[in-house]
Amino acid sequence: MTLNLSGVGLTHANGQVALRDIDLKIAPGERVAIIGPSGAGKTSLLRLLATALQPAGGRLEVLGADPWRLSAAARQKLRARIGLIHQTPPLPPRQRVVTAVLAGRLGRWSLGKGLLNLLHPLDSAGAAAALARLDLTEKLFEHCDQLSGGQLQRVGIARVLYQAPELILADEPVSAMDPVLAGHTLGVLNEEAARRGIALLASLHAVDLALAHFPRILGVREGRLVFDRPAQALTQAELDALYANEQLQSRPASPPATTPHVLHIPRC
Ligand SMILES: Nc1ncnc2c1ncn2[C@@H]1O[C@H](COP(=O)(O)OP(=O)(O)OP(=O)(O)O)[C@@H](O)[C@H]1O
Repeated sequence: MTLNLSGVGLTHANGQVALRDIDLKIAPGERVAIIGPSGAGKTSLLRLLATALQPAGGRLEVLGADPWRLSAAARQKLRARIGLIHQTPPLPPRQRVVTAVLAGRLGRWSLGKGLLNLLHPLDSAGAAAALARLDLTEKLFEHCDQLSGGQLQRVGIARVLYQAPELILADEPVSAMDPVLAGHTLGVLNEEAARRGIALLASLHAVDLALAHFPRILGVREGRLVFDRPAQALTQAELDALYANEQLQSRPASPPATTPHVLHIPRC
């Protein structure tokens, strides 16, 4: 199993309980979307799986190991096998795109090689090839602060493609992209996971994208896994219940909409 969780909970440092009693198994090659309302716990779950956060209880196995029983050095090695895509990639503004992409392999390089790469990109062709898959080759030598939000997200994804990890975790990876680009980019990520036989987990607010690109869907609400279903089996009632917002519904009615409500897929 790539991921194996049993009764896992997570409490943030301020005492906020973010995840409760999560049972989940994900096999190599599975492609899974995580959906759910704002504050449900999607990012917390991905950070827990990336071993950035420690569970408060339960059993957690990532790529065959319990990360929190490993030494700090071994945990660092485990992290180098996981590709984490952030909604807003934490890239230094003045860093060149080529360097940012090549940093995907920093965890596997010696300190010397990593430093050398900062001074002179060691594999520009490799970085260009990763960017080409996302139609961004022309930005290879630009600085990260010269890019749009959607372009930055694609740099973060190219970095993980270059890393070639054994598991990809993506937190809202296409939130800053237009619908066509978002669809293309999710296609690239899915193709990468399928071709290499690795698991891909992505949180998405756009339920239509989740259903179109991922065979398996996890619904998270108030820190709990409320469903774990094949995309094709999901019902409108399950989606409505996942996104039901009692607080908003109890407010005074909003002015009448000028356009009829035609979208049945919830978006946040
Ligand atoms: N670093 C943190 N410290 C304390 N509480 C946090 C922290 N990060 C998240 N939380 C809380 O944990 C809960 C889950 O948050 P999380 O960010 O995982 O939700 P989410 O489903 O990703 O939301 P969104 O879709 O809005 O990004 C929320 O109640 C949130 O306020």
